[in-house]
Amino acid sequence: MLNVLSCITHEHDLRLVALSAFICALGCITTVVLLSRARVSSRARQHRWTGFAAVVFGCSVWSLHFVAMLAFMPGQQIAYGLNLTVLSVVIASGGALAAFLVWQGRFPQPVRVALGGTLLGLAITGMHYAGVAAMTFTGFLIFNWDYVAASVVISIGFATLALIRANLLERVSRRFEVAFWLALGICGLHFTGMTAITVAPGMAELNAGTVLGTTTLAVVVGSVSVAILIASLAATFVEHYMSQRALQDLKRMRLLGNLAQEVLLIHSNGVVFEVNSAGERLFKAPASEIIGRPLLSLFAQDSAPLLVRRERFSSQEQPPEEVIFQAADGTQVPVELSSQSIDYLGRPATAVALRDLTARRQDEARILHLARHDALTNLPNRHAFLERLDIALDNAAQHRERIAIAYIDLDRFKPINDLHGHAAGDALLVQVSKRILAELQSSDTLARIGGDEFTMILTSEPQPEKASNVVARIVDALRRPFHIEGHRLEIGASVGIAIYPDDGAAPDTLLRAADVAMYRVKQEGRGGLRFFESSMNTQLHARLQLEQELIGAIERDELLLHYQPLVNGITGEVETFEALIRWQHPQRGLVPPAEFIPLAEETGLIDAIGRWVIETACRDAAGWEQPWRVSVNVSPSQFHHSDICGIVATALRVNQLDPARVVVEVTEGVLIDDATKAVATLNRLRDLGIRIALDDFGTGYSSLSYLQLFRFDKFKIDKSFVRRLGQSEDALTLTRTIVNLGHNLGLHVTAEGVETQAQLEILQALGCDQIQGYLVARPAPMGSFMELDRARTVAQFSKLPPRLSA
Ligand SMILES: Nc1nc2c(ncn2[C@@H]2O[C@@H]3COP(=O)(O)O[C@H]4[C@@H](O)[C@H](n5cnc6c(=O)[nH]c(N)nc65)O[C@@H]4COP(=O)(O)O[C@H]3[C@H]2O)c(=O)[nH]1
Repeated sequence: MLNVLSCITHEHDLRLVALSAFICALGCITTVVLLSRARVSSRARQHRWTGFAAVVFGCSVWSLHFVAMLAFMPGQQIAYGLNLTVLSVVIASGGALAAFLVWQGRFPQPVRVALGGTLLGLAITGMHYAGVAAMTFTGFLIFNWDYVAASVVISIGFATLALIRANLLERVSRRFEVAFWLALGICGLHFTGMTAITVAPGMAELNAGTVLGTTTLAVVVGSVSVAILIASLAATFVEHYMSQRALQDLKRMRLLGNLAQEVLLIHSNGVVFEVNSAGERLFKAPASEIIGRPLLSLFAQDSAPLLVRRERFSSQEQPPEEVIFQAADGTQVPVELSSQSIDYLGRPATAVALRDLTARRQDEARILHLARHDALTNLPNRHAFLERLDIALDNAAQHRERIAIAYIDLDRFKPINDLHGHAAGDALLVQVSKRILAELQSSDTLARIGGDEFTMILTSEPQPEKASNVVARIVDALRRPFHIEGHRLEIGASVGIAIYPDDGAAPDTLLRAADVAMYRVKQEGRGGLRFFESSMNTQLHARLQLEQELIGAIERDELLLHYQPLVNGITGEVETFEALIRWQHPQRGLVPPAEFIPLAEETGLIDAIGRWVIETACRDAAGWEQPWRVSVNVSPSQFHHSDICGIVATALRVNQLDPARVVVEVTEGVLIDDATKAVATLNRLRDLGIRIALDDFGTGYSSLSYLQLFRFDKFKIDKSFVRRLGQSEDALTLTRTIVNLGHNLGLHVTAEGVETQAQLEILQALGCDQIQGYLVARPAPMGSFMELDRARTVAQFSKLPPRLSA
């Protein structure tokens, strides 16, 4: 280093050294400006600007060299061989061109920089030593090869450094920096190279061919320097002009870009150099933090292969694709990416548009959730339940485990829904689901698959013990009263349970088994749980068969009516005959109504059967020798679904029957189902002139409120109360209360199911108006009552004068 400095200070004219350094610096800055212009130009123009930059650079190196040579050994008379002198400028410019093209090429960054830097360094070196070789003077040159090697290393090193730093030439400070490294490379090489030379006096052979004298050279170098100066001024002017235009274009594009809702990024060779404000919002950081970043760093790692592939085929049209954008704070955002190769401000680049898919994804998730969940309770629906059941069964099969499938049906839900309105019903269902969930573990599944039907998958071991405990707790929980809209509502639950694999392997089989078990609970009086038993299937099949057989029962004339008398509570005189249906089954014999009326209600067959009962009973009554009343049962579903008023009116008209001889018996279920509509229908029936009785009084749970809704002609105390008369003090108190209540409301009271003399006497003492029961007579074909032992019946009663009641 000291030797180099001493070479500069002792062996050179310092004024010319300073001039050479100035020319070199000017040339380097001009080169950098031209290179930066080349970078933002289209491919055709890029080559032109690059060529221009290479020529300016080559001339700068050349000028520096020869001005510095003029400054070297000012005492010596030196001439320069023309050929080598020209060759030296060709080496410098040609080498620089090769270096710049490599650096701008499509190789990976390290390759571009290393290869470009080496070529540029060699161009400077080649020019220098060709220039040295062109020297012609009296003496010899002795080379110190260490310095020669050092000069080569210096030129390649600084040239490479310059190209490394030339990645962001948009910044003015960076341009100066790059120009500085280039100039250092050139000057470093030249003066180290000159230090490597020792001039030995002596007679050397003069170069053959044309030579340039010092004066000629000075003129040429001066001309070249002036040319560099002009090129520099021109480049500065062009740059300024272009920058202004680019700035305006940029402003306009940024304005448009910022108006866009989509994120717009522009990158070149994978480095972002433009982003709009939507991009700042998505990235959650200012543009300054995005610009200069590798494009890939803005996306999740998984998205990198897709981005690389798109970039590779950027010239082809590609459909939008979904990738994951990664914001500055690490949050990942799904985006739809479209990209397009563009010429951005005269520079080849790729425009990337990103559409935030978060809202769309949320909408899709919401729609998917709605499609798989019950909107009211937010529980999985039937579809989702079946999917989960499939998975649960697969798991259970793999691990050889047992799981339980439960079917829950709420008791008394429909009446509550109808009486208190759907809002109350909905609120009740929500509370029900919460109570059930409170008893379940996170691994269990609860779904709502119908109005008041829920299903569960219980996966925790051991089964069936676990299911038994959990379901028992659920039944208890649902038995506790609910408080909704100021009402105290009591429901219950009937639950059937099936166990995998004991009761089946397929989802359908298991669900049906649980359903069958649940149905059994309903049959047994509701409010409890039953595990499936294979015998239940047999019963289910029997029930299905019965249903099939019932369909044609009317046409086959298999239905018939038995009658049971209702006698005066004081005299024992027959007042009314209640029509009670029977099914004369060809194989089963006489089937009681309890076995087929519920089935008929469920299947809708009750409409036809009920019509048949009314028509037959009216026809029978019209033919009786005495004007006894006839009483018919109308079930709730028949009451609501058929035109009961029309049917009764027609039967009365067809049979010329006095309406006062007909009693319609309904249960409070009729009122529960739709009180307003039911009361209207009851009033229309009353308008026909018939009587209306409330059957099974006392078995419901809010009978008193129903009595206020419609003024019945009478009510019938259910046989469950009568049966306990004489056995418990409570039954007596209750029956007395009911009878008094009826009388206070101005109603007649009938006691049904009277089997013993003791019961009769108590009921008589309580003032019951009418008696029905086996004690008087069992239901039987009407013919048998023609010979009814009137004397025996009447003898059981007191001899008080008869009172007519309904
Ligand atoms: N243990 C006992 N039972 C007595 C006594 N006295 C009468 N019974 C029975 O009590 C039931 C009275 O009818 P219900 O309460 O309306 O109860 C009826 C009624 O709800 C329904 N039903 C019968 N016929 C029809 C009909 O034509 N249409 C509709 N919708 N339902 C009917 O089937 C139910 C049962 O009818 P049945 O089996 O005929 O049963 C009859 C009758 O045989 C007694 O002293 N002891």
